[in-house]
Amino acid sequence: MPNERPSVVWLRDDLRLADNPALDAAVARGGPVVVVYLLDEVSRGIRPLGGAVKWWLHHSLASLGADIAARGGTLTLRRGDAATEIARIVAETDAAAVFWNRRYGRARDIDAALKSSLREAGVEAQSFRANLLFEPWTVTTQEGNPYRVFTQFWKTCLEQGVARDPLDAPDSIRPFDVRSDDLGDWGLLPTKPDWAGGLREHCRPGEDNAHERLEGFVDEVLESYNRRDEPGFEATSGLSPHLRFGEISPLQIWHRLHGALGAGAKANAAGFLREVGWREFNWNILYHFPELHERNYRSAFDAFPWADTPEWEIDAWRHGTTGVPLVDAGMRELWETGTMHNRVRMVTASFLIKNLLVDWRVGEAWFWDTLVDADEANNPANWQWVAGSGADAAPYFRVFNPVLQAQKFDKHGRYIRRWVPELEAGEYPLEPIVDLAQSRRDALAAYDTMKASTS
Ligand SMILES: Cc1cc2nc3c(=O)[nH]c(=O)nc-3n(C[C@H](O)[C@H](O)[C@H](O)COP(=O)(O)OP(=O)(O)OC[C@H]3O[C@@H](n4cnc5c(N)ncnc54)[C@H](O)[C@@H]3O)c2cc1C
Repeated sequence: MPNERPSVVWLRDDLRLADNPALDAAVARGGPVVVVYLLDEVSRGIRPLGGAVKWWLHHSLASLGADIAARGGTLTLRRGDAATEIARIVAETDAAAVFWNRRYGRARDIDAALKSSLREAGVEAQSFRANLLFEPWTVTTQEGNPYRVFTQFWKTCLEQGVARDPLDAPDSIRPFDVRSDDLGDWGLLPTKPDWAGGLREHCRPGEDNAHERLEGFVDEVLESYNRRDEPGFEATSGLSPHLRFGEISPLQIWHRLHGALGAGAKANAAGFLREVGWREFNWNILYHFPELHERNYRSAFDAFPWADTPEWEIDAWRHGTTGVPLVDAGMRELWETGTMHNRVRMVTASFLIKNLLVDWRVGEAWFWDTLVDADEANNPANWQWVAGSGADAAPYFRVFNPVLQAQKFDKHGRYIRRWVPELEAGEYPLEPIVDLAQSRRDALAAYDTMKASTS
């Protein structure tokens, strides 16, 4: 019998069966397939997962396990450092091949080392492009350097075009009997206290739900995407956590957006794909600058004179009690639902960084722990964008005024009323924790100090 030695598919942030090149290669090779998810919190270069993301991961794995079982296979769960565990699984199963889809942050060093050691041991090891539309090393300036400006980056991407069609999910997966952890034993769900009630209400992890969301978005919401800046109006896709976990691929989204669309949706398709392009841009930045969540992309900001802001003010920001309605609304939405509207993410981040003069890394860490879409590239890149220290960032002196932002983007107060209901009852503080005008002046003065010290 040919190919009876199994193949291992090592899943990471690609928790899907369709358009999964690594899985496709394993099934095409013939023979049994060991589909593995490895919870690696210990290897060098791995950033420990935040709480909200762990919650999503648990449910996404449960859903994927059921989908694999429906095709005759099993999902094997293991925990530990990747190099040791993958080598152990290969030895236990006498696997002839290991396939995975590429990662682009620091963890790619782990993958490169493993690929070499597997090959040296005579095991086939292959990696694939699955989670980005464009491999970071293929989109460069004419001089071969990474782009620092999004518009030029995205123009080059669009000129390259997207090469292949999405792959179908395999009809069946031949199982292989190998020891697996029990998902419940991993403790990914919060218990004491169980703070995940809001997530259970608002989030629907899993591949099928990702596609349902895409279809619902394309059919009913995309035609209003030009109103994507209004937080009180449903105009965006809500696909970010699905993309974060690879429950849907950007290629599937790309192809759906190039398929049959109504006239209103068609008018907004390029604008929507441009946002998906920002995701590509941020991963491209991370690929070239893997310390993105730790270091300023623009080193001039290393000299920024952050204030010694009292902890209670930062806590007021975290818990939505700053006395600034739009900021409080956003931070409460985040705590309750694990997500926050993009415009409000910018406003709340600007408030922390500029009005409270707190280092962007403090806010990035809070979002990392509380967002269900918290992502190694998008989170730090966007925080650095707001801070002014990132690639193609908003200039530091652009301080979002949360009062004017609310007047412009939440004109009828729908969003604020939803998350700050006590405002109408007159039980909301009259004074914000900082004076917005004075703190803006202080922020600009701090920026001038940084410039003077680096010029
Ligand atoms: C301070 C801050 C932190 C952020 N942290 C994250 C994060 O951890 N993970 C994350 O996915 N996004 C992050 N974003 C970007 C953006 O807010 C979310 O991607 C967006 O709100 C998700 O909602 P959606 O899926 O409905 O977006 P849509 O408008 O429907 O956009 C479609 C997809 O495009 C991508 N996208 C949209 N806007 C951006 C953007 N500004 N940067 C990069 N990709 C984008 C996302 O993958 C999104 O799902 C952050 C933004 C800010 C300002």
